[in-house]
Amino acid sequence: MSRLTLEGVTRRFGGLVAVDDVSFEVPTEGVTAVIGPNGAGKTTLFNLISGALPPSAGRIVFEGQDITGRPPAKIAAAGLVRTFQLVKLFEDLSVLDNVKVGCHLQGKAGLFAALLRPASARREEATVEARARDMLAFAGLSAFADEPASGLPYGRQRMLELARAMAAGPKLILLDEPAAGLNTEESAALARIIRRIADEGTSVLLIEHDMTLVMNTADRVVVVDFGRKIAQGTPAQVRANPAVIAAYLGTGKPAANDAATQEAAHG
Ligand SMILES: Nc1ncnc2c1ncn2[C@@H]1O[C@H](COP(=O)(O)OP(=O)(O)OP(=O)(O)O)[C@@H](O)[C@H]1O
Repeated sequence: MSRLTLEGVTRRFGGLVAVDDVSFEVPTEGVTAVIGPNGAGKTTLFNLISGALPPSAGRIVFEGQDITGRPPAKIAAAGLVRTFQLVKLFEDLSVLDNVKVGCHLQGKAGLFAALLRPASARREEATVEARARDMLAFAGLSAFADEPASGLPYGRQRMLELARAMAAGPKLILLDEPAAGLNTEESAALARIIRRIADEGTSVLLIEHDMTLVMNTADRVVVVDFGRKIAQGTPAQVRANPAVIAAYLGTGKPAANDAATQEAAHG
């Protein structure tokens, strides 16, 4: 079954076609990766899906509903959340409070209810606290719950961003280069967390330059180049696809094996 469907999605910036007639489906199960050389249009694609930018043409359907051009908050409330290429945390808040902010995305009690503190809002607060602590445990951050987010080392800040996004209980999570800046060990831990997120029923769509992570986590891969989709399939299929190899060769680097593909993807 399809969680997300893109039909002929296009985005122009003046004369530049950053995303050009792209169609693909993100199935409910598993991890889907979007790869492509620098400037291929991956981040623009995420901006279109999450509502940060309206498409110039095409349709985006999430859970059977047309979400094309809807505001980002509405799309997030429907269960489609994203993380960013650069970490965006509330630095002055504690690690736990950062995750609670994510939980409130799915909370029912509005501002007035929370201010008046009727029983339902208090119950919700307790649920939020419990869920936030669960998410911290999930991301291996329980020991840092009361520390300011700004005090965490970079790798843990990325995990915190992931925990916060998951706290909203999303049906689909968009991860923009989650392994950027992580060392090998952190990257391996991230791969395990991504697999677990998918196994627990949240569909994952990720942009990633780290080919080891893509090969280890993705069930299917969509390849874009100059805004167009040039291939899709299993990681092994796309790696052997001549159009994909040519796209990476076009950046002046070889793509004949794992290490070389990773090199090329870094462009
Ligand atoms: N707001 C904008 N205005 C004008 N051009 C833009 C804008 N955003 C992106 N572009 C252009 O669209 C193209 C695709 O950019 P995009 O950032 O989506 O690529 P990418 O695949 O995410 O690249 P990278 O891997 O380097 O992050 C690039 O040529 C970029 O310069």
